[in-house]
Amino acid sequence: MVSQFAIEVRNLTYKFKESSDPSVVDINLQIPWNTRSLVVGANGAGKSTLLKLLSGKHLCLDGKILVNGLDPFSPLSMNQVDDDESVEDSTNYQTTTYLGTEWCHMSIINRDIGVLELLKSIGFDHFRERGERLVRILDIDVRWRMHRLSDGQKRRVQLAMGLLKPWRVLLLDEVTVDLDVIARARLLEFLKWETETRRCSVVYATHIFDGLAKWPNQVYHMKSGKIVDNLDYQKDVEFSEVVNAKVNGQVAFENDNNKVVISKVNSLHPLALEWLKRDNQIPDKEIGI
Ligand SMILES: Nc1ncnc2c1ncn2[C@@H]1O[C@H](COP(=O)(O)OP(=O)(O)OP(=O)(O)O)[C@@H](O)[C@H]1O
Repeated sequence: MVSQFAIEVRNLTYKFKESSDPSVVDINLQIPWNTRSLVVGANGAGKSTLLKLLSGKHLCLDGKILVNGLDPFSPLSMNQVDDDESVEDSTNYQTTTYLGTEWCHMSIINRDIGVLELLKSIGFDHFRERGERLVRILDIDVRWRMHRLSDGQKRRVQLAMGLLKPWRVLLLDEVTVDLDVIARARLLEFLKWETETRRCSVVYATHIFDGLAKWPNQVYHMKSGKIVDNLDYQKDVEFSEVVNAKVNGQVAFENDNNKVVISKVNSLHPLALEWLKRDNQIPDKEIGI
């Protein structure tokens, strides 16, 4: 049976052995299919710990986690076949893809190896159409050699590798820091399109909010391991036309209709986007503007 939610979490608390306090405290979540969730919080707020728990990298002992209807720590979760898939289809999907900070340090990305060879070694031929789309979106030249690339180019190849096999749930733990504004915008637009065209959902923890104004369905604010704010983006959020609008000194504030009004801010992001768009003749629709 297809699970009702992409992710369901009940009363989840997690403490590292070495710590005296839990890093994640009594979290409850119900994340539907075909959605994009943002997780916002200060350094140490618990975002990575939560995403790793969802990916099955830490064992949840206190509370319940279901991803695609199954405990992510269970081996069953790896080889799951849904009712709407044949066994053959299931080899073409993985339940969860987690792309996080440790994943960024994989050693292969610094080796003297060609990009095409690298992509082929992880199934490029099998996922040809998707692979070619990712190569195009991330503006990768498959003739590149990995050890001669810039950090951002390496990251683009790495993202194409990580996203090659389709997933049901994508957990992105800030892996876009070294992408230029166009590569990031195209990637976000691709993920938006994915969640709109097949059964999947994305949870993205980030500190970079440029270009995200039209992206999420849900925004979670974590503080000291807890979810302290949870906004349904469509229902709860409104943008102000006024630059640096403030109420009680706040640039995001609640109005009389209980909506969070977000002030327009001065940002160089549109300028960088426009310049790089022009440099590479990128059509607006590819970057969601
Ligand atoms: N391996 C670990 N062992 C012990 N404590 C840890 C470990 N990893 C994280 N923590 C602690 O858990 C808390 C939450 O850390 P976490 O990495 O989840 O935060 P974060 O919100 O992702 O922060 P950042 O924005 O800096 O990535 C922090 O207090 C941190 O010190």
